[in-house]
Amino acid sequence: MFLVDWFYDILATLGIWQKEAKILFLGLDNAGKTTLLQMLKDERLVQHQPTQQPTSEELSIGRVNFKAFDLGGHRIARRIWKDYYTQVDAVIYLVDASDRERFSESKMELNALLTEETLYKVPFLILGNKIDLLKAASESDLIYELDLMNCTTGKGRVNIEDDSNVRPLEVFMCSVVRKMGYGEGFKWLTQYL
Ligand SMILES: Nc1nc2c(ncn2[C@@H]2O[C@H](COP(=O)(O)OP(=O)(O)OP(=O)(O)O)[C@@H](O)[C@H]2O)c(=O)[nH]1
Ligand SMILES: [Mg+2]
Repeated sequence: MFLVDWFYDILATLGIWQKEAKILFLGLDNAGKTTLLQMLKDERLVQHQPTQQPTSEELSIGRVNFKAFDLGGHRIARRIWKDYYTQVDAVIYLVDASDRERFSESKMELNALLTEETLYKVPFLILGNKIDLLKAASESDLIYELDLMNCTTGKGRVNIEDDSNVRPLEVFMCSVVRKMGYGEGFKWLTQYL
């Protein structure tokens, strides 16, 4: 396995084994989408205004070139999420794990995405962000609150048959400001891209 990874890494470096992926960053306002995207882009922690206009960034992680769309999460901004659903390779859905009052609102939006026909079978990486805050929910709490007990597909290398109806979905807890947790999430996600 190590040799195989090493081989692909070399090919990726040479630009031979690259994949293009369109990724949507979704989640309620204040979840941390823009902060994460900027962190991935240039390792910088920047304080952002709430996103009003959709923006996109190109970044590459390993052998995958991402075109990431950062869509605002406030109520009015959510109305245009659907304009971006075609040919999506993955959705990264952020939840502020410290904001328990909004879990049900977040669950509702997530559920709408999961039942959206155009996103059928699209892998979902769900990030429970802000675990640096004391009041942050635990992973199992969050899975329960978002009603995902029967949806997660496992964190290891999971083989999902092409013809199966299973959608890869996992929850990873993270803290963007502490630069922790999301790396594992991305690693998990890239196996499905
Ligand atoms: N404590 C803590 N705060 C965070 C973390 N990640 C983001 N934040 C803060 O959360 C707030 C919202 O972050 P944004 O990245 O602007 O949120 P967003 O999801 O882009 O919000 P919209 O653009 O309104 O949809 C900011 O004040 C961030 O600094 C984290 O890991 N821990
Ligand atoms: Mg934003």
